[in-house]
Amino acid sequence: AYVWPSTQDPIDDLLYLQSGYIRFGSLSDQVSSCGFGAGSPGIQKSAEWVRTAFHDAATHDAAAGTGGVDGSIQYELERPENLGAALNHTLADISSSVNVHSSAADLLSLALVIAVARCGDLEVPLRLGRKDATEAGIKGVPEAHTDLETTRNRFQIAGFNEADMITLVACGHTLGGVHSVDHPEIVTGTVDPANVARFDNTTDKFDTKVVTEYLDNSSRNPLLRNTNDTLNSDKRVFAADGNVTMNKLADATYYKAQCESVFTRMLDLVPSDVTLSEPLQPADIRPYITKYQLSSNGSVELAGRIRIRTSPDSGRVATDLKVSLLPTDRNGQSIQEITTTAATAKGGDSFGYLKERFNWFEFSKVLPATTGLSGFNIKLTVPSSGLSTTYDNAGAAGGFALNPDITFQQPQSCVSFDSATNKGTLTLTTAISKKALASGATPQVRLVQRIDQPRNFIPKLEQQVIQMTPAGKETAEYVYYRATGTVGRNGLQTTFDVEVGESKLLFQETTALVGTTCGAL
Ligand code: HEM
Repeated sequence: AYVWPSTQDPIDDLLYLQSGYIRFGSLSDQVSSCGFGAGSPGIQKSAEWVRTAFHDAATHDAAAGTGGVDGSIQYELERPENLGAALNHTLADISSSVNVHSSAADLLSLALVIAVARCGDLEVPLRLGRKDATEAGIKGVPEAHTDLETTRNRFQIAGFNEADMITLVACGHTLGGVHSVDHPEIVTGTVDPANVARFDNTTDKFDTKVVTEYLDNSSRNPLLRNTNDTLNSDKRVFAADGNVTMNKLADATYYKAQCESVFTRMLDLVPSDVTLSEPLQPADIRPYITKYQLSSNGSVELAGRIRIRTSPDSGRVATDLKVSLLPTDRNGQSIQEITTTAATAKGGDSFGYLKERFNWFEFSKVLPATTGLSGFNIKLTVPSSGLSTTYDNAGAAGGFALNPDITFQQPQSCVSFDSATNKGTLTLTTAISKKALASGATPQVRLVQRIDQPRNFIPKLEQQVIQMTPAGKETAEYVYYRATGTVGRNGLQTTFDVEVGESKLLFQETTALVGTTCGAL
């Protein structure tokens, strides 16, 4: 069961909150339609994302336990087998979502899942936990001129038999096509970004046309129709078993199920030191804390929203639901219930992958600092039946636990950018309880530096520990501490942890600080 907070939260947001009131559309907006190409001629983002995942996966060695979906593609772009802007585009598309919990490899997998859901309602379970390679892997992605034996062998090493190989190519080549700018030897006509030879006649639909047009000989697929047979890789692959597999794939229901299956297996090709999670499921009940800080008069402010899954199979009806927080003080004693209000802006709900639906219940509360907060449970009541259920974060210690000893003081924190030096300055302010300081530990910030890599959109993530110093203000319970860090332009939006000995405030984001000035303490 889901336990909050989870390292999977950022990817859950990208997958399940694609539209509606609270949305994380930075990835899914880029395939707002299956044919979308960001206004660039000849570009189809959904196709690029599918192709990129394949090119990362294709060099897996099942026996050796190496390669696969490990993000090594970012170091392999110069190879002829990875020709074309698609791979670099995809890395740029996922770049801003890379963080300590979301590897490029997981995000490449997510991109494929979002793309094929958008283009053909495919359901590809997304397991997470991939690690990013730090250097290039082996070569071997098949090219148009690669002979059948070598291609079959490459798929075999990755763990796919001949039927799997045919299926993977038939599922991959239903979107997009071959670009004349990269392959003038394959595409007839002018060499122009807009001149793309499509694999089938429904290029922006994930459907069987690539198969049926091949079987009935109406196909214009450039990897079947080339006058130079050496370049007809699809022709060789599709006919490899005398069309047995292709004949089966002509059935739309079978095709969809097979594509879901081979894509799932393709994304699960990972090096042997990676253990993938169970397939991601949307959290049923999940809090989002938007404010947890000391106010200028020393009291504790808590605000946020509770996300409740209200998809039809949840059995919940958003209009027949009351949600409240049952908080505990810093000593673990229950304190007064915090009520929430159902959000109504933009319908008050959000939607995402597999048409999952969520409703939002918002709260804002000021508590005396002497009471503090160590966490809460969440109570759902159905007014029409009077029944209520309390959720305790799957039994985790403290329920939905908050740290009563460390708050991130967002209003007194800021990020500025100096274009002369091309550097950003991050000023992070926190309030640390005197109780935690009594341990003698020096408060420190563990800041994630997003370091630009040459000719690579994916930043390298490095952690830097910065000692915090007293900021010059204290209240009866807390002392304000401050840290200053220098980051590149790419690091303005990053994450950090605050640590006071064993006490930690994890995975805080700086995104909201960009372009702000630090308020007075
Ligand atoms: C024998 C194996 C394969 C060969 C030789 C091959 C070859 C090619 C070639 C030459 C292109 C044109 C690239 C360009 O001009 O931009 C292409 C595009 C593409 N391939 Fe493959 N491919 C193979 C397998 C696969 C597989 C297994 C998948 C997915 C699972 C896949 C997905 C795609 C997609 C989606 C495109 C279109 C990209 C776009 O429109 O930007 N390919 N492939």
